Amino acid sequence: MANPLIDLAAQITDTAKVINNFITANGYPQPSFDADAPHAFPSAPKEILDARRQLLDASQAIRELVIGPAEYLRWFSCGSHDMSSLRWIYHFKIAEAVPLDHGVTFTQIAKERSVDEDLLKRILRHAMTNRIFHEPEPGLVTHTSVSALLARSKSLNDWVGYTCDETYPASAKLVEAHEKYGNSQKPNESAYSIAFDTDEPMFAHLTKYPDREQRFANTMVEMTSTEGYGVHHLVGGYNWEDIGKSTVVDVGGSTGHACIAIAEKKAPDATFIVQDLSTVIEQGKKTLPHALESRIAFQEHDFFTPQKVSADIYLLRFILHDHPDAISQEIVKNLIPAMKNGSRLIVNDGVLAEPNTLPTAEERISRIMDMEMMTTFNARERPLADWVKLCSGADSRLKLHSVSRPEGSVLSILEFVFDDQ
Ligand SMILES: C[S@@+](CC[C@H](N)C(=O)[O-])C[C@H]1O[C@@H](n2cnc3c(N)ncnc32)[C@H](O)[C@@H]1O
Repeated sequence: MANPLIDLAAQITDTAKVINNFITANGYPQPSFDADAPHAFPSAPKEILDARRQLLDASQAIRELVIGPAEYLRWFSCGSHDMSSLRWIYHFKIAEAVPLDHGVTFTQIAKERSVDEDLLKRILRHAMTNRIFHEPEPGLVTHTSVSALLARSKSLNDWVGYTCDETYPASAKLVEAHEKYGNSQKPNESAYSIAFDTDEPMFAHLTKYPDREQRFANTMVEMTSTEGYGVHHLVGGYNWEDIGKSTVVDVGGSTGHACIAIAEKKAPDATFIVQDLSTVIEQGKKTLPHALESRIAFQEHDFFTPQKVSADIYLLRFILHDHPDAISQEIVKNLIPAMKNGSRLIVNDGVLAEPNTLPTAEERISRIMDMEMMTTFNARERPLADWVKLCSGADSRLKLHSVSRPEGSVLSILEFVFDDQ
């Protein structure tokens, strides 16, 4: 680029116009930082999503070019304070103390939440520079679109709680974990293990803390509600219409959101069994819609033990990336005794693209996820060849039949068929 600022600015104008035309033509509200603003970009066709990706990349690039590398690095390296102020706000439930439709004073918030007013003021004024709360006149605090979501959305609040209370302290121990254990393939030798001083892998450790375990389950629900991780991609991206009266076992299916979505929208004759750890299963039973009780059952099952249900389809959605290779293979191997000729294994997980082949904003999400897996479980995101090696390596009768990535989805759908002939 001969004139990078001008070229990027032109790209920004062009793509912003495309998006603006889409928003006005469809009568959607304009994006804004107001407390009642839309909480997400609307569902849109491919060309609009492409324009959005270009706009995100160009606006990030122009910002970083204008800042310059020294200032960029200097302040980027102070990012821990962003997490720290967010964690404080989450912990002391500050968002819940601010009404959604009018402002309150720092004094009122401090009194209601029993926190020190001086600390509250300083921490909120830092968070405000990240658009978390607003001070329209000195001393008065109102919500922004971002802070309002902390109060409005239980699952997004839980996501923030999980990243603040689990991921943030664990990520500060990544160096210590690698100094001590190197590239360990054991989930209990992770940065999480060091941060929480435990010999257990995270999921086992969380079973001792039902509130944190529940918060993690809600984080999964929230993740599933984001465009890229939406369960609608799994629903629309596979021929569920063709599975007839099949039995589907969702292994590690959490509170059943994937099966509920598939059962509600497709596969009217299929039955589903959601397997997970006991407390998660109990929660799933409580929240299952009545209309689906005859078609969706919940079952406690540890996926490190042999599968007991002989089914037509096994779903591993967002499971194997949580585990190092050898352990992921163990999970797949545990399905084999229950599989019959033609049984299918559907892996709904990220397939890592080659570096620099995706828009930066999109690649960044898969790289964040890879860091998250490394930090918490010593696990990883995988490219396609590694997925095939993992599943067909667990049992050579598992053959890759199809791979697809629905438009807008971060996760791919890998279909393996058990061929026992
Ligand atoms: C990352 S979440 C994925 C949940 C769900 N499949 C989805 O797509 O949202 C991993 C799930 O595996 C469950 N889990 C962890 N260890 C397990 C085990 N040993 N046996 C069965 N489920 C387990 C967790 O409780 C959690 O619900």
